This record gives sequence, structure tokens and C-alpha cells, in this order.
Amino acid sequence: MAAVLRRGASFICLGSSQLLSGGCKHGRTCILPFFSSNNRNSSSSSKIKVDLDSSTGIAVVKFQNPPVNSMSLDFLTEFVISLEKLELDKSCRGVILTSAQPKIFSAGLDILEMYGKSPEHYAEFWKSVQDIWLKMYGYRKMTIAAINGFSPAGGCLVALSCDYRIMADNPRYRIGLNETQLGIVAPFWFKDTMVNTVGHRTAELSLQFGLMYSPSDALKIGLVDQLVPEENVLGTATETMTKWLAIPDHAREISKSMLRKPTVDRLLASRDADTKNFVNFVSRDSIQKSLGLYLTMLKERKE
Ligand SMILES: CCCCC/C=C\CCCC/C=C/C(=O)SCCNC(=O)CCNC(=O)[C@H](O)C(C)(C)COP(=O)(O)OP(=O)(O)OC[C@H]1O[C@@H](n2cnc3c(N)ncnc32)[C@H](O)[C@@H]1OP(=O)(O)O
Repeated sequence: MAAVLRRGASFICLGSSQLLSGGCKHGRTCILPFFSSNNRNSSSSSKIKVDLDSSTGIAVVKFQNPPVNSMSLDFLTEFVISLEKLELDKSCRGVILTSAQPKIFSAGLDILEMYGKSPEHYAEFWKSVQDIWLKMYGYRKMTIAAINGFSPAGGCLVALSCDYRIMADNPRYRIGLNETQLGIVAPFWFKDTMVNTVGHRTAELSLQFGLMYSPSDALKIGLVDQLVPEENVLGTATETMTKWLAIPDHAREISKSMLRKPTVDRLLASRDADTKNFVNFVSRDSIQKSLGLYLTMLKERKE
């Protein structure tokens, strides 16, 4: 039985029951939107903060999973629920993704979810990674990534899945699909997303070397669309979204679907095989060893 708390106009539901929200179907703790009296609807689960301005139709979704916004199973579950709710909300026309953490957009998939766990856990985790990509790449509403920090691997994939990317022009930041540097392999749908954005030859170099690009190099290869001073990232994203929203929604949405559906369909046609492939791959001793060494390297860097 779920514990349901009512706090003013907001509901919080805890547990696996779905008494109040279609969004709680994943059986995890979730918090329903808090409706205020003005045009802003905010909701804040533990890892994702949503702020929807229904007068403009623009929602800002902030990652708040310290220290580095790594995408754990819980993070991905909350993220997909938030996007589902916004997709169903008629007052929302566009979504900006950004980070509440300084200097980091997202450190990518949580490596601890792929290290030292059971095959069942790997399968559950991988399905949630597939879910977020399928949701984002096929998202009906306009999406902008406001990339205000480092964005390796899964963080880069999330940005690539948006319709437009604005990055902070800070030469210390990096973005890219660096999987091979960890001794792992970006699956075919990560690769497809990269190829669709930067072209085949650049993707060949990028994926094989596991290249991480500075903002100016990322702009050169078309991995991001625009660089702005760090303090202007969210403001520019909001202005840009307003321009895109001048296009009639149905026309933009159908155009996006024509371009992206074949890529989405490739994964939909082979989800189970892709999951099995991931579980077999990540369970190998050699891959576990690589991930263990990488985690140690991350820790030792600080000492
Ligand atoms: C053909 C078959 C194919 C089948 C498929 C097979 C394989 C699947 C591939 C799966 C695709 C994988 C995608 C991914 O996203 S893998 C993750 C890649 N991410 C990274 O490489 C980023 C690693 N992190 C960093 O580079 C840095 O942390 C940073 C983001 C630049 C931030 O640096 P800094 O501010 O200095 O923070 P720290 O390094 O000190 O980190 C703070 C703590 O956070 C831990 N951490 C960092 N990143 C991760 C992560 N991704 N997952 C889990 N934990 C992470 C770090 O260890 C620190 O922990 P501590 O405080 O306990 O020491």
C-alpha cells in the first residue's frame, strides 16, 4: 500500500501503488507536481527538478544528482517519468535540459550500475537506458540541451538526443562519446545518434578514439550548435526555444519524426537482443576488470 501525503496542493506518493499518478507506474518513489497559483508548475523529485512556465510553454528540467549527475537506475527512472508527464501536458511545448550541478552537465551512465552486479540488475539498468533514449530521441516536443559543464558518454548521448545544443564556452569542459577509453563500446544506437549529428567519418574517428572535445572543437564538428558564455547558457536556451516555438508544433513534430523514426525503429526492433548483448558484454571478466580500473583511476586522480 502506498503512503500518500498531501502537502497543500501537492501530492507525494511513496511506494509501488499508483493511486495518484500515471507517472508512478515504475514502482519507485515519485513526487507529483506542485501547482502554484501563478503560471509556473514546479516539481522536484530527488534527482530531477522540473519548472514549467505555462505562459511560455517552456519547461526547464534540471539534473540534480550530486556530485556529478551520474545516471543511476533511480535517476533514469525519475528522468523518464518527468519527460512522460511533460509530453502529456498540453501547456508544455518545449523542454530545456540542464544541470543544477556546477561544472557538470552529466558524467554519463553510473558506472557503479554496471560493475559487480547481477545479470538481472544489468538487464534492468540497460532497459532504463534504452527507455530514456527512446523517449528523448522520439520526443514529440522541442528539446534543447543547455550544456553547462562536462558531458561524457551517456551525458553526451542525452545532449545529442535533443533538437539543439548550446554549450558553455569554457575551454576546460569536454563533451564526447568516450566509451572506448573505459574499455567499453558505445552500442549501435549511441553510434547512430552520433552519425546522424556529425556524419559518418567524424563519428568513425570520434567513437574509435573515444574523443572528448573542447567546446570550440565540438562546435567545429557540429556536435554542439552554439557556444555562449557560461552565465548565458540557460537564458540563450530560453530565447532559442522561443524562436523554435514560432514554428507550428505539428509541422515541426512530423518533420522530426520523419528524420528520426528509422533510427528509433532500429532499436525497437531489437531491444531484447540489445539487452542480452549488453548483459553478456558487461558481465565479462575483462570488462569488469576495465571498469574496476577506471573507477580506481577516477578515485586516485583526486589524491
Ligand atoms: C558490441 C556490444 C556493445 C554492447 C554494449 C556494451 C557496453 C555498454 C556501453 C555503455 C555505454 C556507457 C556510457 C557511459 O556513460 S559510461 C560513463 C562514462 N563517464 C565517464 O567516463 C566520466 C567519468 N567521470 C569523470 O570524468 C569526472 O568525474 C568528471 C565528470 C569530469 C567530473 O570530475 P570531478 O568534478 O573532478 O569529479 P570526480 O572525478 O572527483 O568525481 C566525483 C565522484 O563521482 C564519481 N563518478 C564520476 N563519474 C562517475 C560515473 N560515470 N559513474 C559513477 N561514479 C562516477 C567519482 O568516482 C567520484 O567518486 P568518489 O567521490 O567516491 O571518489
